[in-house]
Amino acid sequence: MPAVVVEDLSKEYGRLRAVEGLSFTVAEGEVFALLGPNGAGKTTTMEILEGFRDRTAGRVSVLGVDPATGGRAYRERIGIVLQSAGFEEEFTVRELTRLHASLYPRRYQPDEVIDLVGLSAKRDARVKTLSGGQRRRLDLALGLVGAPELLFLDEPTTGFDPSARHRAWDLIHRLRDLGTTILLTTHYMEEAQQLADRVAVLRAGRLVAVGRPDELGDGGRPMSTLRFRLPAGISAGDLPALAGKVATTDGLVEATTAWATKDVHTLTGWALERDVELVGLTVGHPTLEDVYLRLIEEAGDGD
Ligand SMILES: Nc1ncnc2c1ncn2[C@@H]1O[C@H](COP(=O)(O)OP(=O)(O)OP(=O)(O)O)[C@@H](O)[C@H]1O
Repeated sequence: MPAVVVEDLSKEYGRLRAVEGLSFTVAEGEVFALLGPNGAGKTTTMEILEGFRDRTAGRVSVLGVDPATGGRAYRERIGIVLQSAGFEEEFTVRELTRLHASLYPRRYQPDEVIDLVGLSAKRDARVKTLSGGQRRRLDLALGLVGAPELLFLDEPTTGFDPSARHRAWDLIHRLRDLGTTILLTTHYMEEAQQLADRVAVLRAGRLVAVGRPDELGDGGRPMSTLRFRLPAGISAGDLPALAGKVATTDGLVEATTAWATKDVHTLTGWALERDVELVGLTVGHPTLEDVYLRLIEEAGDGD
């Protein structure tokens, strides 16, 4: 049974359609990332799955439960790391982590969790004295101390310095190894590439694409990136029309395309005809960020 099933989910805030006809599933033990620009509907979707927001239409099942009616028994099985949780400022890190642990029937050792998130040195510090990044790590500790079967991570490393981010990634890998299903949102494509087994790209409340980070493409077609130097005496406007999107920066032409074979054929045919050399021509694998930007841009073409 999948850990999460979302079918034709919609959410309206008054006249605003924040989520529209969204469907996806997440397998047990999978790390699944929701990606999308600001306002795409990621947090709304996460909150509906967490059971903190009602939905307008659609079917949702998480760990075999409808979060809207799962109540406390459901909440004890999930962990939530919010973008900015309100803390009890006077508590110490250890006190607050212990308090949270006591709310859950299954739990990890609070001190071990504090070590895991890299807050050992701040164990006895009051929450109000923590830096922004340290607070985010405490968010993480509180979200996972209840040994959740499914962990929701909303932008888990925003505000982390690079080494803290890498440590958080290690931690998330470890949680996955323990069998925890993880749903995360992030604006860092490298993070999604590092962590997620699969990603879903949302735009304006709709699903644009879903798949493994290295296979994500246009309508299921994987993407490639073509690169070459603009030949001398040729301007970007002289190049033939390609199926992919072309950008020229400082004389370097880059095309992200789901039709690499066709576009290479068009380009080389054009170059041979004009007897120009496409210096440095490569066909490579685009980064998730390249693909993401392309998908978002294309999805916005109808605006
Ligand atoms: N409580 C609310 N009342 C009215 N509109 C809301 C509410 N919460 C969110 N929205 C709107 O719904 C849309 C989706 O918001 P949501 O927070 O789900 O986006 P997001 O993808 O998480 O964005 P971000 O990347 O900025 O966190 C936005 O247009 C937002 O303004």
